[in-house]
Amino acid sequence: MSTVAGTTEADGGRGPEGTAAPRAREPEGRPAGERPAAEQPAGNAAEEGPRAGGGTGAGPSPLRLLLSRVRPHRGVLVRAGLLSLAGSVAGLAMPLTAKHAVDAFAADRSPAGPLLALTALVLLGAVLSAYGRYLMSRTGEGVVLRARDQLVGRIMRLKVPAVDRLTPGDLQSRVTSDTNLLRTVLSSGLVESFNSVLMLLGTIGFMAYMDLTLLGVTLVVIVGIGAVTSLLMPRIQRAQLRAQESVGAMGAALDRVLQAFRTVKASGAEERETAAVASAARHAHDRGVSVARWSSVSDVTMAMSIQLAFLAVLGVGGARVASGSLEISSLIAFLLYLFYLMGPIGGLVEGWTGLQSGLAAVRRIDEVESLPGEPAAAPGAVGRETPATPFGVTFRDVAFGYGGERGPAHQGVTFDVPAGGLVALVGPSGAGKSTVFSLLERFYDHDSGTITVDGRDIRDWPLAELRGSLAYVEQDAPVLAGTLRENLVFAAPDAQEKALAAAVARTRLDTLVDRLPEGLDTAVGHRGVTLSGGERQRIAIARALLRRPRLLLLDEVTSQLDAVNEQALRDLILELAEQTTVLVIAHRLSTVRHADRIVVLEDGRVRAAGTHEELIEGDDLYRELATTQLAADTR
Ligand SMILES: Nc1ncnc2c1ncn2[C@@H]1O[C@H](COP(=O)(O)OP(=O)(O)OP(=O)(O)O)[C@@H](O)[C@H]1O
Repeated sequence: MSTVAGTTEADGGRGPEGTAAPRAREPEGRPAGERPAAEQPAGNAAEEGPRAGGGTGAGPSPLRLLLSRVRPHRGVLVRAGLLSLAGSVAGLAMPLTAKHAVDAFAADRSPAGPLLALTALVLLGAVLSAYGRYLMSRTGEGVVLRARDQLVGRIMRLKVPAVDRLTPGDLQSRVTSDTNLLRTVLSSGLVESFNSVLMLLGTIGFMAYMDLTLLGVTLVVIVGIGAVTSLLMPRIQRAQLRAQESVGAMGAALDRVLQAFRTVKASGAEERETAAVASAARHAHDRGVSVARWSSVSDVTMAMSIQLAFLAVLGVGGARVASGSLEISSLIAFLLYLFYLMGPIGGLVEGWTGLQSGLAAVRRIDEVESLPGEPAAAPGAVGRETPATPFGVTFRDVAFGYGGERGPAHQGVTFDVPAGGLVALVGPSGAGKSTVFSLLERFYDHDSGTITVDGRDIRDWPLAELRGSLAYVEQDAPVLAGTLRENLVFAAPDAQEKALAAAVARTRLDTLVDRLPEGLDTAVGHRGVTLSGGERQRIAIARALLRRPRLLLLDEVTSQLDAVNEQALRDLILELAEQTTVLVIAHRLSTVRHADRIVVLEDGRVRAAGTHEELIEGDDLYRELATTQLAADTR
């Protein structure tokens, strides 16, 4: 037996400091276990660290990020803006036409000419405007689609620790509602604002043509009130961001319940959880009300500024008409233009609000996009017809911690897995067994020590190639929504029908396939047939087999199987170990007693390694685990 005494001694010297201290020096905000791209060794050059210039911190401003999303569409947006502007311009001529009509009536002439010309202008404007709006909406849809594609692609490539920090509900709200807001910012934020500015200038031009004094009075009132209103803008901006954040938090609260729906019911916790989601909803409501409060104040103030300007113009203009220095028709036209100002000013306020919600959305989208990512996903289509040479694995003095309060999960772990054959990891709960698999799949990067796979440092492996050579059956054996066939070929989409049938037979899934109404094409998982834990485990194993891996990682794959299926799977594992390397984690020692080598982990350290007989003889913990289990099995 080879008890790994040296490992324990080495740990003693390093202890928790060996791992915890360097982690404490990690810059704030960087999740544990991640190193910036600059610190990555050459083999990892393809991996992405936090994207330079994320939306948070020192990166480009949200406005620049927003404009960069819109830039590819600027040609069509300008066209759309000009078309809808053309529609509005017809309106600008109306007060002037009204003046000419009044003058014509006063001089006993027919106003038919100007009225007909205006009617034609209005009809043409309506057609152009409708087409402009359609173009704008279509472009908006394109921007949203692109943003969603990009964001979902990014999420798929995020590193596991980055995803650990986000909740699915919050992520969903970023993919669905935040990207949706980009459409609003495009139409009301950019195009409407652009139109409003042009309309504003046009209206002011016509007003200047009518009377400069009255224009001066108007501008003093409106600009004065506008300056006061602008003080509210930062408040609205903050309220908008908080409102969007609280929608994400509400999604996260709901997600928590849905993830553990049966447990919630079985625990009689429906009311408590309903209250928790309701509280998040109330929070979102309060923040929505806060946005509404400040926005309505700013909207009303702008409307009020026009009304006050109207009164001032009426007073000054009336006096000038009385003194004979202004025609009554000019005063009427001026007052009409004054009300026309409402449109572009309202458009600017709306555009500004739309821009703020768009900026908040861009900030939230960019937060996800600037999280550390991996290179492109591993190719799924492995499906080799013949297994390639098996991989050996070594762990040398490996230290790793997930971060947080809990301390290191591995403290100087050292063991060997020879190429080909069966090696088992055993030990009490929390000893660090599953962490070995997470490090081998490089879901996390170890902090120190060396891991080699097939003789090559794991950090030097191109990630896609490494993962493409492994197959990993998780403890929970999740089944994806889809058909049974889709689930089986998930990791090897090009697998042949013959290989699929063989994997089904080897994992004793054929009885399940016969029982299902549409056989392999029956929908399973969410909204499909509900499967038992044992069936899910066997599906996960068949999926792994189809991949024909060079290293097969099995985490607790027999825990939910009945005695017959467990025996069959044990035989299958031994058979597989003749073709490839199988590393298995099992609490049930019956699964591992025939392993070529068993590694006993405890508190993140390897305490012993050897065959079943050697460990029964020489390791107290293993003997205790074996005896307790034997007693439980015979009870
Ligand atoms: N994603 C994670 N984030 C933070 N801590 C984690 C994470 N996964 C595991 N841990 C912690 O790391 C330690 C080792 O966990 P690991 O899952 O490797 O143990 P294990 O031996 O496989 O346990 P079990 O037999 O119960 O599955 C535990 O203290 C665990 O709580």
